[in-house]
Amino acid sequence: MHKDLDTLIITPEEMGRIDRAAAASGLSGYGLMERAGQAVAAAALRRFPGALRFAVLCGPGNNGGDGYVAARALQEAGAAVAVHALGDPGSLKGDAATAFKAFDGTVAPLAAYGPRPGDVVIDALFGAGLSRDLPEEAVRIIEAVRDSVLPVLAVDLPSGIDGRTGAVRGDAFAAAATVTFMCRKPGHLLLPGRTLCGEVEVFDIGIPARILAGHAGHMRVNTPAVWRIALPVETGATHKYVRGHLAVFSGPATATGAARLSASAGLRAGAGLVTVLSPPEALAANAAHLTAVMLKPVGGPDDLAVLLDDERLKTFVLGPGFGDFGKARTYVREIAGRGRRLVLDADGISAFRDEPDALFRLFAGGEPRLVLTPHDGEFARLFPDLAEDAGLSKIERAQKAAARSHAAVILKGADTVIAAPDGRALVNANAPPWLATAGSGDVLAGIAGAHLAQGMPAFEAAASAVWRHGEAGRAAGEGMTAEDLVGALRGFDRTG
Ligand SMILES: NC(=O)C1=CN([C@@H]2O[C@H](COP(=O)(O)OP(=O)(O)OC[C@H]3O[C@@H](n4cnc5c(N)ncnc54)[C@H](O)[C@@H]3O)[C@@H](O)[C@H]2O)[C@H](O)CC1
Ligand SMILES: [K+]
Repeated sequence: MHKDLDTLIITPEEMGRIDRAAAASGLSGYGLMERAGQAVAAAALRRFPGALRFAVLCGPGNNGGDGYVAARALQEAGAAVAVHALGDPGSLKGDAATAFKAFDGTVAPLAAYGPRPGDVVIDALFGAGLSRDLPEEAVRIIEAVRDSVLPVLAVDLPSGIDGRTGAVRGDAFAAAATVTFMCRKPGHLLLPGRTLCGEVEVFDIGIPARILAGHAGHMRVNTPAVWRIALPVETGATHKYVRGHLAVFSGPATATGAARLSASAGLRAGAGLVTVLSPPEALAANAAHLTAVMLKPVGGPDDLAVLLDDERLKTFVLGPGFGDFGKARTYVREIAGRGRRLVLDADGISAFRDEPDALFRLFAGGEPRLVLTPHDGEFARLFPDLAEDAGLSKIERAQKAAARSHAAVILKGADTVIAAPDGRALVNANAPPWLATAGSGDVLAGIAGAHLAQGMPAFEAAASAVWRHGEAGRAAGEGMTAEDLVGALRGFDRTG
């Protein structure tokens, strides 16, 4: 697979344009379908050598066409095959009709399929073309297959998954594996689609990279290849101030741990210096637990103003355990007004729930200086209309939010999306489930702060933070705590 295509994510709509462009360039559409179906058959034989029978369920469009090609290839390989069609296969059009005619065997109605032990189901009902909830007939078969616990190999996408959003339309197969073509679609990466796809195989059916790239948007899987070029340069002469000074605001005496987690993550992630800015009454609590991280009292906006006279202090994290919404807004105004960079997390985000536009105005224009790290609940506070719009995918929600706020937005979850104001978006895929633990978000905010402090652009700082956070989670292993996560943070892999 072409290296650049590995990380590209293509929407079904873009894929349609790519198909048309491929046809216009003289590429045979049926040739693509033939290779797609052959790849499915090969995957079926490789993955399920013990199958007694392959039940190939074919839909009314080109996904069904892939199914007929696969059925023919499986039959030619000597496997037992039962083909069932949704609708009248005689009314298939174009390449799918060609594929159906080339299949030399009986085709029974979908409703006549009765799951048998030893069956492997090849789901070629709907793929990228799914445009509404599944018909009742398909839902009944999905239920029957689920009840009989048969393995499913999905063609392109498990039927019922919306390729653009990852949402379930009515019901969906839960596949053991999915064979898709050229590039992953959002539905392979966004929840719940991701978990229903099983293992995803991406097969190159021969659409030239230049056609794909010409019609693709700016969505990718979050990997180092995307942001490696923006990593801070390591030189022998690197000085601690060159590696940046990060300041993290602490909450009150009863809630100081979150800021310390952010601060220690920031130091570990590469900031040259990290200072916790603490309310005076919380100094003792913070001092008792800090060593390499420095500590300074900040009681109010006047203290902060004095601190900001030090030009080297360019980057802040505000939000973890912060508590005081009024003070949060005041500090954010001061930081923005003095041209500094900010990771706004947790309470820092909630502080602007009544006036999100005021926050966006503070950071409008110029090189993005703000990283927002909301989970879904916090996202709804800043972007209530986007959160409510059920028609948007998580990627689209994050893209619109980033454009509106002029911030790099990290929309957290098991399928974290990172978006830039210019439309670039990444879906993260390296986070283990146990990363969702108390304090995990504080650690992420600290890593993002460290990257900003080292001069990385906001989007790349955010994306690489999410990735390193995921890697640390994997290294720390199941049962880890947020402290373990900090300890498991590793340096950047600059190779490859
Ligand atoms: N370049 C590629 O990746 C290639 C992909 N191939 C395969 O083609 C399908 C997409 O085919 P398409 O005909 O566009 O869509 P579907 O087969 O998924 O849908 C068929 C058909 O059904 C109608 N429809 C949509 N939703 C419903 C519904 N809920 N109920 C009833 N009917 C519905 C809709 O109007 C469509 O016309 C892709 O997934 C690949 O598997 C090519 O084979 C090779 C090139
Ligand atoms: K399918």
